[in-house]
Amino acid sequence: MTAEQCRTAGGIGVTATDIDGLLLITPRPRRDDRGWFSRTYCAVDYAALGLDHPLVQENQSRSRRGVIRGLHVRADLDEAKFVRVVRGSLFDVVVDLRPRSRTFLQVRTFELNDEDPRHLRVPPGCAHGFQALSAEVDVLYGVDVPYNPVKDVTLAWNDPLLGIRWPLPGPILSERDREAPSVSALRPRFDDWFGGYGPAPGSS
Ligand SMILES: Cc1cn([C@H]2C[C@H](O)[C@@H](COP(=O)(O)OP(=O)(O)O[C@H]3O[C@@H](C)C(=O)[C@@H](O)[C@H]3O)O2)c(=O)[nH]c1=O
Repeated sequence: MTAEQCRTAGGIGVTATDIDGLLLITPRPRRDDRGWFSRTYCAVDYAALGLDHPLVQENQSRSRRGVIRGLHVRADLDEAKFVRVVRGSLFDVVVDLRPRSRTFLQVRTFELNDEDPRHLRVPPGCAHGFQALSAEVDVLYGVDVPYNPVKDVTLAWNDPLLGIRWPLPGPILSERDREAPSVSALRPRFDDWFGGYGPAPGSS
């Protein structure tokens, strides 16, 4: 990952990646003899950083070692997701599905854990998934639109086209994720879902 830009507001740092809208968010904890204190979300700081999406829902999942969740994406350009690990460690994956993005179908991976307080902002039009590396992992993720099961799409975690090198063998999966379609099977829908991203075809 190439860090292209870093900015800060309040106690929060944001580093852009080479996938447009995919951000690494680094809270700066205030440490003292008791331990530390950190804002995990602040509407004012986020707005100052250009992240003016109010969170409308926060979710928590617990996964045991080896579990893979994903790859999931909302079938429109409405949802950004803020992901952080509050217990344990995981291997996190983001795939750009926006046909007009210069990083279309590229994969980026991160290790997130409860020691290093990095959060990820996953932009609309990018699929997200992870594999639990520790005995148990608790993930919190906030979204800026309400959940809509009709729009909740899953893509095959093991699609050779993506070539994701998941760290642990024999993953534990939900039935939905086990039966997820390939990228090629869903590709005809991407223009409808994510075609609104980026410059119009033919424009310079
Ligand atoms: C996401 C969600 C799920 N559910 C329900 C649906 C289902 O019965 C149960 C578990 O949902 P899932 O199996 O989809 O959970 P999970 O596989 O953990 O889904 C999550 O995966 C990670 C990778 C993401 O990025 C998230 O956006 C989300 O898609 O909870 C809700 O009621 N509200 C919600 O907001």
